[in-house]
Amino acid sequence: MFHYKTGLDFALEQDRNDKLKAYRNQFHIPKNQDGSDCIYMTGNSLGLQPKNTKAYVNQELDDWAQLGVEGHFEAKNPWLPYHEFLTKSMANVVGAKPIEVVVMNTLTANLHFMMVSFYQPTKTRYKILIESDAFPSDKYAVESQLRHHGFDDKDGLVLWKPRKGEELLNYEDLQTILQEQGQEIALIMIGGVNYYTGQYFDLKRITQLGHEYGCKVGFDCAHGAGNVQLNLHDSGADFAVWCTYKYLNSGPGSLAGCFVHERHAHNKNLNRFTGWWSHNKATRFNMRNEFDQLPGAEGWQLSNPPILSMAAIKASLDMFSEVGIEQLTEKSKKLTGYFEFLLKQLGEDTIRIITPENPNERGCQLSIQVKNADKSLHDKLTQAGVISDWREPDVIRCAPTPFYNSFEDVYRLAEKLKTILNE
Ligand SMILES: Cc1ncc(COP(=O)(O)O)c(C=O)c1O
Ligand SMILES: Nc1ccccc1C(=O)C[C@H](N)C(=O)O
Repeated sequence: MFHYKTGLDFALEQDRNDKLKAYRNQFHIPKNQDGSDCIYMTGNSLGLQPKNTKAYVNQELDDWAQLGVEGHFEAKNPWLPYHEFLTKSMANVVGAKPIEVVVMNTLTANLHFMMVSFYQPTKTRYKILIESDAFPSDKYAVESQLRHHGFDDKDGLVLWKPRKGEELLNYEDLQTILQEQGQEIALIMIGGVNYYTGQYFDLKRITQLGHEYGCKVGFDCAHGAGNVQLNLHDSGADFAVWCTYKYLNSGPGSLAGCFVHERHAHNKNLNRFTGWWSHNKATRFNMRNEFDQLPGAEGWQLSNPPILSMAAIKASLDMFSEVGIEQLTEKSKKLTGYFEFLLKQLGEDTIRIITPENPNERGCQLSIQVKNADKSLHDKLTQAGVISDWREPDVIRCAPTPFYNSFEDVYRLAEKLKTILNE
């Protein structure tokens, strides 16, 4: 447990002692009109740009300008194997083995490709279980998979719901659903960290439960990657997908990550969609071969990837490799705990935090409900230089990220909230 204090001095002292303090200056922080830094609390939506990114992208633009097609082989970072330059550091970020990880496509696309392999319904086992407040894209994706296989999406979708009057999900309720319908559920697909409440699920527990009932288990880790220690390999999950534009700071709409557990690495019987990038690298360019599938997560690639986007991912992952997810989450727990402490000072009747209190059951995001508030509260915060996120009906999400947010940011945010609430 940390001992927090009120007052700006405490925040400034924490910043001075912060081992990661130098990193804030390695990001572009959006500015207010008067030139001061905004209080940026939306790393859970779009992470900030590392100052290095431009040089990484320019390297590829320059090589393309000078080399044309030869850049595939002759560029400083040859384009043909470019995705391989990302694999090890991405695997470290999500706690996986390199053979289990690949960067490809975009998030919802990867979710569909994973379901092509891991959602293999039969007449009797065809349902998909998701959390009731799943991110809409995930819900739409699984509904369309149900329809694609000829099932009714209302009958086929099983929702894990919070209890009446609660927001967070309870594992006993998941167990009850599985006891009742486990034999009918083909796939469990959960957001590893829920986008709305910020609840970080116990991936291993869910996977073990699901596997006990014969279900496949996958996670959307969009809000987990770069935010919490996911330990995907140890979780035993069949697959996971995530994006790189949130906590992985790789730019709007950048390419996504994909994890396939090692035990599936050499399984050539799994149904999948393929393209030339799923084919053996050694003979890919012979062009007329029989299909020879690459082992591991790489074998799920289809196309040659956009190098410019990958360059931005490399810029960011190089920073993650330097710092390590362990140090980041250590600071994160302290920073978010401090934020929680300051919010509680504002009065627990006025402000309710719906995110779990246990630091092991959340990442950096706190989802806050303010009594009788509507969107005007969020608008006032915006006017005061705070970039946060409003989610209907009444939740403000704030994500102080350890790479670039300071204790002072959190202090100033709480002060601004106090001022607005007292108006
Ligand atoms: C949990 C989750 N799933 C899906 C998406 C959408 O992903 P994309 O538009 O990158 O496919 C997001 C964020 O945009 C998300 O947070
Ligand atoms: N990619 C975006 C494009 C436009 C607006 C928002 C997004 C988000 O990523 C939202 C994010 N999934 C969230 O949980 O807030």
